[in-house]
Amino acid sequence: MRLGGRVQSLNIKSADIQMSIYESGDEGARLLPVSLSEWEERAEKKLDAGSFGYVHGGAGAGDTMRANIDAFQTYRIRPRICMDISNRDLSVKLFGHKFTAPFLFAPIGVNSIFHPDAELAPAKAAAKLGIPYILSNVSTMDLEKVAEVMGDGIRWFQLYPPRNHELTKSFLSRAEAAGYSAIVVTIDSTLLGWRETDLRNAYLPFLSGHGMGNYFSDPVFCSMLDESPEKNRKAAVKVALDEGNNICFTWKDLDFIRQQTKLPILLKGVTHPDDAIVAIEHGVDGIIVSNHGGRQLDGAIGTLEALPFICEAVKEKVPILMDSGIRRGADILKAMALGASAVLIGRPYVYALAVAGQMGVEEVMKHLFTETELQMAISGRTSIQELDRSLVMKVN
Ligand SMILES: Cc1cc2nc3c(=O)[nH]c(=O)nc-3n(C[C@H](O)[C@H](O)[C@H](O)COP(=O)(O)O)c2cc1C
Ligand SMILES: CCCCCCC(=O)C(=O)O
Repeated sequence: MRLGGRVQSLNIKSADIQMSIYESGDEGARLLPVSLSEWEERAEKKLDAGSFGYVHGGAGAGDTMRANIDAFQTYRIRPRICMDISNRDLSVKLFGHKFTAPFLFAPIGVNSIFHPDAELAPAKAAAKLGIPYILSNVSTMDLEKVAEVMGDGIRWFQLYPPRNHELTKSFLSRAEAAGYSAIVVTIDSTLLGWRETDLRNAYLPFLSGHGMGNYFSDPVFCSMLDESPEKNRKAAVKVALDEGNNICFTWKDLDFIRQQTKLPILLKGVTHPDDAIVAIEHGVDGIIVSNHGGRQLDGAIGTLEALPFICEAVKEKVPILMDSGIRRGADILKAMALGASAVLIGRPYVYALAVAGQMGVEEVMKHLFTETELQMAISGRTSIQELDRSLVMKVN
């Protein structure tokens, strides 16, 4: 099996990727999936019910999770023809860094329930491909270890803001020291949504110690415990869950975070235009339109439905990123056309991680890159800057 043999990192060429897949037929049928649904099926076979249910599930009846996907069907692309599409560029620049493509790895915690390499696998894939990696605060691997394997790969740190401000300061200064170049503050999950699959499976990964790397390696966190995490893991997990996500969080706490770091701050979990405006007044440098992949507030608006209203309110004052439901190149084009500066990829890379570790993650991201580049070109555009509102039409 040959996989992306001629593909150079940071110099991905869609034609090379397509050809490497066609040529892999020399050795019989391809062993790795091409389509996302097949990665998902294989992940389901490989993982135990609890771990698969954790990534696959949403909140409540799953209405918002479906709305995220369905929203992409309410827009259609209107291609232009007879354009010279020989030179194509999918790169974007954000906060002073150039990315290979207009997407990033969404922060996904507790990766050790999917693969023993946990966050190290997607982090290495990200660095290799020139795609930024957003490390979750509830990662199994601590943030310094992830930084080490990424070399100079672009990395951002996602913070669930702790109740204790000293702990917040400690996470932020560790992230700065380890070369993370932006902070993502996630604000839609101060309480865990009603996740019926996980409730049925009686499954919460943190209880068995997954996702505690950043907490257990933090000196301020350890000073809050009666005993070290090694001595009493159960007690340490309980403190991390109690302290780890500030249910009393208000804009004042965001001001506190703003004062602690000079790094760009992006607020993740915004779906209301009024919140986007207030967030900018409180000094954020970017907005991430997200409903957490439909895992939190069931019945909430799909993010592609929310995006145009937020862009209209923000008036290009700061970049707007979005996630939830991005599965294909067409989805990425539609989000960019409606005003996103970049999108975050969530579940798709987790399924590939579960099936084939770092190699799987690279495959999925390269396929997404290729599909996006081809789609952009076939719709008569050659760069991300050309993806404006005229590219799409609302159809229902
Ligand atoms: C298993 C899992 C774990 C997640 N962990 C985090 C996290 O630690 N921090 C965070 O901000 N978002 C987290 N998210 C939400 C993602 O960052 C992202 O918003 C969501 O996956 C996008 O939806 P999609 O997967 O349907 O594309 C998680 C999502 C999943 C599926
Ligand atoms: C108390 C918040 C924990 C969030 C856990 C990770 C996550 O974001 C998710 O499962 O979704």
